[in-house]
Amino acid sequence: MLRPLPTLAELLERASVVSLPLHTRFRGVDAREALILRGPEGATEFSPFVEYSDEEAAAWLAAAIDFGWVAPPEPLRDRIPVNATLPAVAVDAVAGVLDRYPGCRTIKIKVAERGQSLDDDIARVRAAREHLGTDGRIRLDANGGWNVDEAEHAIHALAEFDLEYVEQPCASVDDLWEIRQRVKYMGIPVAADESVRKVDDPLEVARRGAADVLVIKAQPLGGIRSALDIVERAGLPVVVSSALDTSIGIAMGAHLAACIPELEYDCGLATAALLAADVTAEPLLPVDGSIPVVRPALDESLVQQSLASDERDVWWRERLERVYRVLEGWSESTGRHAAPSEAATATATATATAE
Ligand SMILES: O=C(O)CCC(=O)c1ccccc1C(=O)O
Ligand SMILES: [Mg+2]
Repeated sequence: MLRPLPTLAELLERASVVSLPLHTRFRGVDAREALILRGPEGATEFSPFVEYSDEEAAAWLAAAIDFGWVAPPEPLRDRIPVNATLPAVAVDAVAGVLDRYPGCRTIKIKVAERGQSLDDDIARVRAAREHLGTDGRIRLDANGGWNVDEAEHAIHALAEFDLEYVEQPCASVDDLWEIRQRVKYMGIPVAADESVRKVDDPLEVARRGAADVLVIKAQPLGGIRSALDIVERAGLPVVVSSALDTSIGIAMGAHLAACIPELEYDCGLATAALLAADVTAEPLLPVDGSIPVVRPALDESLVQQSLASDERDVWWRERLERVYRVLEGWSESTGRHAAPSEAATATATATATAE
């Protein structure tokens, strides 16, 4: 795995910046921007959220390079069962969104959205449960939006809808630990996402017993091998999830999920269904509740149709260049470029701010 980075010129030469419109507003955006790279192993994606720092984005670049320039490990399965992802939409939009996820027996529902109330969450979760029926599973994702008391109150109010788990109810690892203790007796597990993705040490939450389940994303964890290493060391069940990537980034996640020995939970990799455009003619959309473990080829005419504005193209290329320099620094200090846990510790650069 110790191999030189492709040169910056090699990356930039093979880059396209796209902006894909969303069917439904998500994380406060109406379009997802991504920088697509063409590597010897196939297309790959660099798409840290625009507000992320260069230091934080370095793991995402390590992941992009790993997927495009190094063959992925041998998959253990050829399809990945996935959940529907329901953004914090109004009740009357719930059925329309869920119909985009054919066959999905699990729904992940965003709650605790800024500007909304617990009543909004209850109404959305109720509508989703009615749409799904009693057999399907419902998990919630608060993105750290509650304090411990608010989380306890909300989980009590939402428990009647039969919850599979609650993802990142509170922002800090301390608060996750506390809420996990408080709801343990209810049999509702707590999952950690930002507490794995946005911290210097992705294993801290597992070591401290602050979560029952880890949400694992390939790009922020430095790529497939680095994420597999974290999964192995954490010793907790995991849910591989997307970062609202294009189908290229989803393919990276699907390959990661395909390498995990035990997948007890449906994975959050159906989010191509939220995009109104994609960069491949074979988008990784759910069919019968799962997506295939494949590397879709870029469709160059679709890429052309979704190219970002010149201004955004320049912004992403400059970002790529700065982040590349950060990654070079990691390689010099650690002798490798694909292990954010070690590299971040070495350079003490990762941030722990809430999403
Ligand atoms: O897990 C899923 O169902 C889809 C992915 C998802 O929710 C997500 C996508 C982009 C950024 C953050 C998140 C998140 O899990 O918080
Ligand atoms: Mg989450």
